[in-house]
Order: sequence, then C-alpha cells, then structure tokens
Amino acid sequence: MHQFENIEVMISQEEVAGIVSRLGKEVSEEYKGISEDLVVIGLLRGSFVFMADLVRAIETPLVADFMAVSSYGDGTVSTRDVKVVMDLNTSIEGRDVLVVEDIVDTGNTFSKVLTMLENRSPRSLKVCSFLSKPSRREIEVPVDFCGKEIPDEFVIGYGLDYAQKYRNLPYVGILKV
Ligand SMILES: O=P(O)(O)OC[C@H]1O[C@H](OP(=O)(O)OP(=O)(O)O)[C@H](O)[C@@H]1O
Ligand code: HPA
Repeated sequence: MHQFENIEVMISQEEVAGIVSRLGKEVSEEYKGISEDLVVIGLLRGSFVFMADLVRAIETPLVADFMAVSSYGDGTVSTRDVKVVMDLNTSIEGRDVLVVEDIVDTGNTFSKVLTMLENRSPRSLKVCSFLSKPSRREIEVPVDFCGKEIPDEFVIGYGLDYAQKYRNLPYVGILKV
C-alpha cells in the first residue's frame, strides 16, 4: 500500500496501463518496417517511469537513450530557462527519433529540446507524451502520440514530481493541500 495522504486520483493504475498499451500500438504501427532501429529518447527525470513501460509496449526494434533537462526546479512554476543537464550518447543524424516526455505543459521544455534535436538532422522526429495540458500552452509543440489531455491541475505520480517527491506513485493524482 502506498503511504501517501491527501492525493486525489486523476488517472488510475488500470487507466495508465490502457493508455500505455494504446500508445505502444500506435507507435509500432507508425514505424512498421523501418530500416534502422528507432531511437527512443526519454527526457529525464520525469519520463523514466513512462519510458520503461512504453518501450515494452513497442514492438519495433529500438535503441533507448536519455537526455536530462530541467525547467521547473523544485516548484510548480516553469522558470522557462531550460537547462540540458545530460546530453545523449547516440548520434541521431539520419535516424528516426521518438522523444518521450511525461507531460507537455507550457511547451517551453519541448520546444527548446525539439529545436536542439532538429539541428542534429534526424531523418524524422516525433513526440510521445503521456500527458498534455493544452490550456496551458505558451508555445505550440507537436504531440504526435498523446496519452491523455488533462485540465489545468498540477499533477503528480507516474514519474511526475512535486519537489522531487511522488514520482513512485503508480497512478496520476492531484495534491490536496
Ligand atoms: O511544457 P513545460 O511547461 O515546459 O513542462 C513540462 C516539463 O516540466 C517537467 O519537467 P521538470 O523541469 O519538472 O523536470 P523533471 O523532468 O526532472 O521533473 C516535465 O517533466 C516536463 O519536462
Ligand atoms: O502538472 C505537473 N506536474 C509535475 N510536473 C510538471 N511539469 C509541468 N507540469 C507539471
């Protein structure tokens, strides 16, 4: 039993599993028969839980790599100053690339990351985000594969944190203060 109080469940563990399974099918279909392994890039830290589940739901041959960026620090407000804390080990030039994110909120993080990755000349570049908050968007970013659109609430769990806590919740919830 998870020992957390004051959390309202928004997306249950069962619903999370259903979303991941659907996304796995959509991604597998999109990249059916590609000639070279798909490069799947997880944006740390938030995506690590979703990434682990998603790659196992994808049937396409793939290689996984990670990039660490941070914009929210320990708070709930974007600093809009996106820092690359750790870069990729893989060259993506001429490769099919799928970037995996836990949430697209204002779009600032993804916008910066996508520009950076585009400059490395991948063959294709697509985005898979577990959650999206369209009403909060400040910059338009393409979300090619979207798990679920949610309202403007600060969510935690399934990789998402508040001050680095709650990432280990197996569901997505809202903190009740
Ligand atoms: O669309 P945006 O408004 O830019 O917000 C989305 C980003 O914010 C969170 O990252 P955070 O900076 O909290 O780092 P983390 O991945 O380590 O949790 C989240 O993981 C996304 O990367
Ligand atoms: O709702 C959120 N929860 C956790 N981290 C976030 N980063 C952007 N939006 C969120």
